[in-house]
Amino acid sequence: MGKKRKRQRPAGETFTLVDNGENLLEGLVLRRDAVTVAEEAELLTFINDGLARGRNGSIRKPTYLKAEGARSRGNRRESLQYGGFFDFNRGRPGKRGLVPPFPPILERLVANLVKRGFIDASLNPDSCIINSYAPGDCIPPHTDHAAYARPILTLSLLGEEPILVGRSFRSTRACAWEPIVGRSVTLPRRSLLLLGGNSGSVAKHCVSACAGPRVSITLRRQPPEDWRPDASELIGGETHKKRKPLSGSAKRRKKREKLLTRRTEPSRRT
Ligand SMILES: O=C(O)CCC(=O)C(=O)O
Ligand SMILES: [Fe+2]
Repeated sequence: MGKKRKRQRPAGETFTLVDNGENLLEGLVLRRDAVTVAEEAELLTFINDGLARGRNGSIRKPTYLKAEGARSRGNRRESLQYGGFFDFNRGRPGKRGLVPPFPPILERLVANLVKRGFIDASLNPDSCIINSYAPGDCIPPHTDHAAYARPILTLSLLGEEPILVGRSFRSTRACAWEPIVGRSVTLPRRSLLLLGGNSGSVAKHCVSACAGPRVSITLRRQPPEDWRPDASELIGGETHKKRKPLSGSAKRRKKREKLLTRRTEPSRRT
């Protein structure tokens, strides 16, 4: 008597893409309405303030970063980091203590996602990258570093853009890709995407040049404090390899892409 019935949430959308006899998208789950309209507005106020302070120099590197130009390996967007530092140059978790701890608004976000049944309490994400994409900005194909617990979470705010998830992609122009083996998943505003299982560990993901502004909050649990990168990552590892010199045709393509980018990229300096 008087037992409160827990409201059952729909399980979320799942995906299948069989590749080499296995479901490459196993563990990929899209949950709509993970935060309310009011919570989205509150998060965006916090993020816009952080970005403005990053641009005027009162929040510094590496908490605020702006990726653009030739050295950013096709990345283009602004980001803010809290909790754990992700070293973009090396593509792996970086030194602890370099970025501020989670502010209360991010603590509340995680608590709400647990309370609403979107994530397990045991996941306990303690690091966050906020990516702010202006129209034309992108994140190239990658698999998040294996040292982060799965699932990786990404909450979409402000705009609706597709994420591509798959094994291989082809570059169609600067900052844009299409799946060869993979698929496009539209991420509605306020939705949470869980990249678990094969989708988070075998597949790669990317967001091509955005049609409009979009903000994402990526939440991950850091490796334990005594974690150290593999020897293979320190010398000659995948993420740290010296880049091969470009061939003549690759050089010409890069030059064309650069010209195209210059012509199409809106000026974002304020
Ligand atoms: O913007 C997104 O939803 C993806 C971000 C992402 O893949 C990352 O930060 O590793
Ligand atoms: Fe990612």
